[in-house]
Amino acid sequence: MTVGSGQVYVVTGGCGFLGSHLVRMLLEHEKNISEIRVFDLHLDESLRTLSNDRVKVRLISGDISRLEDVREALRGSHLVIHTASLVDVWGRVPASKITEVNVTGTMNVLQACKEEEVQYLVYTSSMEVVGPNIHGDHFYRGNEDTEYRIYHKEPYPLSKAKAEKLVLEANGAKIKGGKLLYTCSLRPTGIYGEGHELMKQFHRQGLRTGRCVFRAIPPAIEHGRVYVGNVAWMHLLAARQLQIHPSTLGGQVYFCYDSSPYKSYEDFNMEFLSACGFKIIGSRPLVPYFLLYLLALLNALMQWVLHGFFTYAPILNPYTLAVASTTFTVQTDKAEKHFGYQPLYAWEEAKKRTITWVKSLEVSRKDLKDVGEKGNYCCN
Ligand SMILES: NC(=O)C1=CN([C@@H]2O[C@H](COP(=O)(O)OP(=O)(O)OC[C@H]3O[C@@H](n4cnc5c(N)ncnc54)[C@H](O)[C@@H]3O)[C@@H](O)[C@H]2O)C=CC1
Ligand SMILES: CC(C)[C@@H](O)CC[C@@H](C)[C@H]1CC[C@H]2[C@@H]3[C@H](O)CC4=CC(=O)CC[C@]4(C)[C@H]3CC[C@]12C
Repeated sequence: MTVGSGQVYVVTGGCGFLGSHLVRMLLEHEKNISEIRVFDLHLDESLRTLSNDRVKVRLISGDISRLEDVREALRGSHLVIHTASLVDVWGRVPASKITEVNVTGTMNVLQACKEEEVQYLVYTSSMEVVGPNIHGDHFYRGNEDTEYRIYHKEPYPLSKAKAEKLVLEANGAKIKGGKLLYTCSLRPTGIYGEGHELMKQFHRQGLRTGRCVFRAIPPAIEHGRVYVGNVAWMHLLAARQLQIHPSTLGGQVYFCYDSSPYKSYEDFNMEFLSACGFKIIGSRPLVPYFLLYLLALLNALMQWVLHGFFTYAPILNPYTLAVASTTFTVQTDKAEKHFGYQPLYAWEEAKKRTITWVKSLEVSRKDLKDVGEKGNYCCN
């Protein structure tokens, strides 16, 4: 549907880390829209103030796992960018809830597209639909066609893989009014940037250890990372080109990455944390892998014992250790060839923006005094 001179886009999960950057990206760079519907379970009222005289930002509170909520949000819209998801590999929420949101929620979006005559859907998938698997099979500079032993047992990657399959299978389906539905799926690697909750956790944790990060993963293990602004940019381009060349993009998957350096997860985080005086201790892991794995197992046991009394969900568990310990990097030009994707932000700009944000955590932390910070650096 076109409102006035522009189209109506729906961004599910639009108040999230990626979603909020995506809303801002659409406002700044997409001239063909007149309304952005931000559909989310947890609304961020600050997004409402982003409306301008050309584009209205409309916040819609709803649950993706309720078909009626989704149908109402999509009614009269032109295109959906579906980023809403429970992103949990720490056991914070039950597996059933992850499935309900990530799989049933995606089924509802597809159903609503068909019933509300929405022809275009861009799905935010994940590198996790491919790997890394828990067998330690490295995926080194792989692309969308690279053979890989995909093995999912954890709720999150399983749900993303199931959802992506549903999205791709729906491409070309007849929708109400006799039109066809066109879908594509973007697979970001580990997203970083302003507002990344996990980075906030690493920062908080580091303050408690005197700004020291104790190396746990061999530096040679590389993990693909991508700046949130480039993920948003790729979604905008895919949404635009899916409408112009549906037969090219329809039913396709695209890895989403940029020129961020290939590094171990810890070394990559230090690109930002070191700007706040953090130091990584050890040129190689300080403890042998088997001890780390025992600690991860202990965390999993503690989570099981405390289940029902307290949600114990530390960063380190057998799954996150396996993922962090297995190289997963991508190198592909499929998105460039199909829809002209080139990162909007170079690495230096992405780094600068992220450092500025991490530094703001220092200023805004009300409990800085609680951790006895005041210049208490372990490695002076
Ligand atoms: N964070 C990362 O490193 C990566 C994330 N992704 C994908 O990117 C997308 C966005 O992820 P993030 O921004 O990191 O997560 P996020 O948790 O910041 O954002 C997800 C949004 O979905 C909303 N949501 C959750 N349950 C909902 C429900 N039942 N109904 C409506 N809205 C609901 C949340 O309120 C939140 O605003 C997800 O689909 C995720 O799988 C893919 C690759 C990497
Ligand atoms: C404690 C140390 C071993 C530390 O290095 C652990 C890091 C670990 C928490 C992260 C390492 C790799 C991350 C995942 C990866 O970026 C792929 C992802 C894709 C998504 O769609 C969601 C997030 C994640 C699963 C991401 C989660 C955090 C890591 C496991």
